[in-house]
Amino acid sequence: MSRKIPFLAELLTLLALIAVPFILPPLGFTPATINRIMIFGLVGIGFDLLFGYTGLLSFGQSAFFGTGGMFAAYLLTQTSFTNVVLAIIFGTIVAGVAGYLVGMVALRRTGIYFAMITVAIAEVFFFMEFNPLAEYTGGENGLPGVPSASLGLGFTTIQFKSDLEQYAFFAFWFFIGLAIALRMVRSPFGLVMRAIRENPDRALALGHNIHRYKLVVFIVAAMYAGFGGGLLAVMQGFMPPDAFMFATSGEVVMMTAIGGAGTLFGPLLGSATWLLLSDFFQTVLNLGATWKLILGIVFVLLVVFLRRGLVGLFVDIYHKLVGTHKRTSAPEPATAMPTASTGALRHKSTRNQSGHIIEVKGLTKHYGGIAANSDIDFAVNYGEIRGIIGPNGAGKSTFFKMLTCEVKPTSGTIKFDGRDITHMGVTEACQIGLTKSYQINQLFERLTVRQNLMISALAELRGKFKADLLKSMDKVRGLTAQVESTAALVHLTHRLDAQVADLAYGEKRRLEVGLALATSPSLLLLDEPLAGMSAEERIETVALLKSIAKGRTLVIIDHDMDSLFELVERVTVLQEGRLLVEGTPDEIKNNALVQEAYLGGVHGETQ
Ligand SMILES: Nc1ncnc2c1ncn2[C@@H]1O[C@H](COP(=O)(O)OP(=O)(O)OP(=O)(O)O)[C@@H](O)[C@H]1O
Repeated sequence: MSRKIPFLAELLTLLALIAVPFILPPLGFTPATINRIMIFGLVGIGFDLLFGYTGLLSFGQSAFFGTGGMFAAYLLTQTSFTNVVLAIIFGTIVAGVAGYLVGMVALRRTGIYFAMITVAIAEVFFFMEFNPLAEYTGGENGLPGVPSASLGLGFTTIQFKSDLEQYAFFAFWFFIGLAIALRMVRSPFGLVMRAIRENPDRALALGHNIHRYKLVVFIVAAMYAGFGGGLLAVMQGFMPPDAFMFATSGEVVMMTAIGGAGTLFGPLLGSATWLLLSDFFQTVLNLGATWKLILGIVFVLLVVFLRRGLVGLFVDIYHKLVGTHKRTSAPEPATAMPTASTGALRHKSTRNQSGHIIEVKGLTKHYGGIAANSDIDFAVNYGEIRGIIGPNGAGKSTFFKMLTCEVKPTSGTIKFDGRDITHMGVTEACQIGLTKSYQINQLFERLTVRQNLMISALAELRGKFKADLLKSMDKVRGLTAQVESTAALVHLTHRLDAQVADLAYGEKRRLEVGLALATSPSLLLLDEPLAGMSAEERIETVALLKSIAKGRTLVIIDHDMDSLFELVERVTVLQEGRLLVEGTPDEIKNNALVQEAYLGGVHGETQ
């Protein structure tokens, strides 16, 4: 891996911001447009953290933009408060509080329902500003008379009045906002944000309390919008009521889409393109009302043909020029797998060391009229390797889902390491040392193998939630060791920097097991770890499972009986949701009931 220059992005941004007043005006940008680009670029950074990094599409940014701006403008025009920067900061805090309250409601739902709630909330704020709160907000007149910013240095006061001074003020705050956001996306918190975007259910199952992460990002995005609102009031000397309009939210979404979501620089490029084009169509081409139509068509074309936005386009051009590819796609070496080293790979300590690590009584799950599991009694000892078999539809996966607390049982109890976990959530279960690898891979596809393993390890090392938004990843103690020893164990050391989407199927299956392992479980459930593998991959994976099993308790579901019987000490057979029989592999192979179940079932694989 090539060594990266620290703070390169910040340095280049600083240079670009210094160059802007010399480059953009000759290209037709007015001072007001340049300042608006800075403001929308900043609001867009907050939105990008929410949408581009965390996958939450919100149309509610206008509510916070208006709230922050209106609060600052109110302080500066209706009270004796005169400190402009402090007023903007107070507006930002109020926007953050509004973000907290809205987030508590909106984040109860996901996807399109979340987006629709934010639309409704933007409309509610717009109505509030115009009607019940008109006395404070000026209603349709807004709040005029907002002073320009100044900086008191004791012996003198700098006024930000001229075009260049105003630009310096806005560019400074844009830079601060960008530097904070860059730090945030490089932090452990930032990696969990991407995990939520890629696969929220897996992030939850790996032990992250994703609701709290989402809420914090929602508040941060609201604060960026609120700060931008305050800057707008200062720039215009007036807080316009239309800041609250839904169109403002729409513009932020469109600017980010044009520039490229998940890049932080995209919103700035997008706002520059959007604002320049709208100026150009209105003032240079004098298109009248048609400018919106033309701009709409340009937007559609840009989004359709530049799927990763302008930033994506520039990155592609850069890679073409220097002859590199963004993705690493090194082929898997045919031989010489690195030797698995379990040295640094820990597992959570248990309260007890002997007896049953897991004990299930009367476990039942009904889906409507279907009894997926009925009255199952089951127990596994500490350090045991147990196999579970059964024909298709026997209820094996449902049983695992209940054991890991992913699905609530209809009745029955589950005890893990001496405590009742029947009503526990999947996140908490993982945090106390119980997790599973999935039958169908549940990976973070657009991230690298290293990032995938880090996401897992972070849940173990930091707990289910930590607001370490500005912490450097290097400061998380034990992270590198945990990631590297897991990668060695699942034979993926040579693929650590490959994107998961580029992995071969067998590699993905091993990473699936690696994700579960990196949480350091004391009881690991493996749901069909050999599914879909070639004969060669199976041999390799069985060897891998043997090395994982040392010092750990495993329960493995698989249809490949030969491999499974080679691995496990005892086997539990399920049929039609019920426990059919339990015994050693030899007893199970020769059991007439089992043979009948399989001959009557789909596989007939016991021979
Ligand atoms: N979410 C669900 N909603 C309704 N029915 C379900 C649901 N999940 C499982 N079932 C039903 O419960 C029964 C058991 O399914 P389950 O997936 O647990 O079986 P399995 O033994 O894991 O099967 P396979 O070996 O094919 O993976 C099936 O009849 C299935 O259709």
